[in-house]
Amino acid sequence: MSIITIVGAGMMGTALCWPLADNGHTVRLGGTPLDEEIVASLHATRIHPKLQRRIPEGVTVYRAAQLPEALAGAEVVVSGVSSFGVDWFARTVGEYLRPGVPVIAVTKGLEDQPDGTLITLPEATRRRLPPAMREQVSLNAIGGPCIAHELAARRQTAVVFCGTDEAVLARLRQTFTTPYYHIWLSTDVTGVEVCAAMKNAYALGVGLAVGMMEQAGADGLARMYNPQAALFAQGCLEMRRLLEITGGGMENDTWLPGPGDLYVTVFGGRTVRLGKLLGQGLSFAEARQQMAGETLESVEIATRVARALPKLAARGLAKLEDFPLLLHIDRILNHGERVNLPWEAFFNRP
Ligand SMILES: NC(=O)C1=CN([C@@H]2O[C@H](COP(=O)(O)OP(=O)(O)OC[C@H]3O[C@@H](n4cnc5c(N)ncnc54)[C@H](OP(=O)(O)O)[C@@H]3O)[C@@H](O)[C@H]2O)C=CC1
Ligand SMILES: O=C(CO)COP(=O)(O)O
Repeated sequence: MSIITIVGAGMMGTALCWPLADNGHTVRLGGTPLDEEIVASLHATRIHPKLQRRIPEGVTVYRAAQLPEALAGAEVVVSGVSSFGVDWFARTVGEYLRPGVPVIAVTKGLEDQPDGTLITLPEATRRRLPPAMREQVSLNAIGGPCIAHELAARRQTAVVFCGTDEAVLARLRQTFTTPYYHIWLSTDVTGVEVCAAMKNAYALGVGLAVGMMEQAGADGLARMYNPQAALFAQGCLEMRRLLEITGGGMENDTWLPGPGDLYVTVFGGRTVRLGKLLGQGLSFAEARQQMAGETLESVEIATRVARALPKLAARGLAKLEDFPLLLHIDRILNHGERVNLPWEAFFNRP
């Protein structure tokens, strides 16, 4: 049994307490400076306010100020922060990481560089670690369809753990696997991470059609699954095109974090709620206001990749016409456009 420290007491970081506690590990859950209310609630009642569930017996909860204590002697460190917290994690938690202690992150996103190059979050984290740790710490990530509430309910869940060191991945799988948490391994970090990130952008895209259906009325005649299905397929196609650009594999390892996670994300959660509000006719500013305070990875990833694409196109590495759905989403989010899906631009590749 090992000592595992989870940094970030948001929904997904906390949900990992279940498989880890079920496996008999010593689990420490540490809040970020932004998690003070969650930590206070956990200390008072052991109920996580966002998951609305009592955390497993034996999990010890730490405030951000106690992170050095929470990380002392940890044998695995889990990053539960969102993409907005990657910088904080690398710079603050990085001080306490040790060679031989792997890190595994639930965070979904990519980072665009000034020249448009897209890098994975494990790589973005590595670049921000204290120099002495950059090549010493194994940085791994989780992709795949895993809604935090469902993992906390111990529903059958299959995910991909990705990283560059097969021995470390095997050790992580042994640490986390339970009869309900099934782990595939992949060394295709780019492939897994591009899909894990992009499915949030495309779930927002499918959500547009769900919102349009709701706006048309909930009766049987107003059912509109054709548009949703077409957007789902276009999302998968654009993900595949981004894999071609980024050099991620296009084989088995990306089905679960790509189409698999897109499927589950369309059925609930924050991303599809945002897409639905936009599909119902709200502007992004109005929809954002309705969802104030919620983590919206979809907005961040769509914005970052749409910002990168013209730069990649100028370098001859991408074609803008290959990403009509993503670029439409970006115009809605960042340029005040209302939903007006460019159907004729889909599925085309001259
Ligand atoms: N929810 C889910 O079912 C799943 C989520 N994920 C991914 O996991 C990641 C976390 O999501 P989730 O747990 O749902 O989100 P939450 O909003 O519940 O948690 C986000 C975590 O990141 C921290 N954080 C946010 N911004 C910063 C910052 N600037 N500096 C330091 N810490 C910060 C949080 O603090 P605070 O809570 O105060 O914002 C919190 O600990 C995301 O990348 C998401 O896509 C992956 C699989 C499933
Ligand atoms: O990343 C997620 C599921 O994979 C979280 O989904 P939402 O952000 O849409 O809630």
